Amino acid sequence: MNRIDKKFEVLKGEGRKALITFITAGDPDIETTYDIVLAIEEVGADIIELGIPYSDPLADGPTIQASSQRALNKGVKIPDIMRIVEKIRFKSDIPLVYLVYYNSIFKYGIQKFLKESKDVGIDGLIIPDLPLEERKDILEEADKYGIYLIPLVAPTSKERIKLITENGKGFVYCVSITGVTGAREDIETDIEEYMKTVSQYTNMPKAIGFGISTPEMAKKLKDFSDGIIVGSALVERIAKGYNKSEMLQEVKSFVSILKEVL
Ligand SMILES: O=P(O)(O)OC[C@@H](O)[C@@H](O)c1c[nH]c2ccccc12
Repeated sequence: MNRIDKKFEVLKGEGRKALITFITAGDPDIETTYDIVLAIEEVGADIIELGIPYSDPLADGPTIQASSQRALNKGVKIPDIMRIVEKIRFKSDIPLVYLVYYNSIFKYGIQKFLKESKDVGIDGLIIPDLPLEERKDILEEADKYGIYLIPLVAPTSKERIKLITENGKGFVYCVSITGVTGAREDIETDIEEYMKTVSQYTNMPKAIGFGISTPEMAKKLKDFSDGIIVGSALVERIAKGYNKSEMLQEVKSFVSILKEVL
């Protein structure tokens, strides 16, 4: 059984919602990514998205763009990330998902990328720019390796939700707004209505992401979903310029207050 399914099953039994956190692999450096993963797992992160740094991250706002750029400036490449995931797996069984732009996979080689991902212990992929039309190729390969392709839907997807989620696995990533990633003070979408629509088309667990920056927001949204995704607000804390142990402390306290409300 895939670690993602197992996680949602356990949480359901406990009557809790998943805390899904995003960090960019290699920001501030690849060894620190290892420390951050273990630190946030310790305080309650349920699933971790590892962003593969990319030079043209069109779905990302300034915070994650800058984070991606810092990792690229460090020279972080896919093999370094694979190596660190392999190292994490000696210590941790937390579900790990790559957030990766299609072009990165394509350039690396679809087959090679999926095989290595499987070998090191990746459970799923979120590919924000994968056109529905090209999904078939990658889906077949991913299935072969038991790696889940996590579908992304947006408030504008409407009846396309059925098509988008059809072969998806793990959970449905419900993008809260039309726009890019980034911490916000408010989400204007009628989330209740939106999530009802998504539920009409799929029985998969549903997680809401984009713009969630505080425990208050997470608390407000959790009743409509099976999980909450937080990226930029966490990346901001990693980037604040503390020394490493202060940064890990800050990140842990933020993740633990998020977890408390879920
Ligand atoms: O940063 P936010 O607004 O908290 O949103 C989550 C997000 O960071 C993460 O899931 C993500 C990072 N880059 C993406 C690109 C597309 C979709 C999702 C993502």
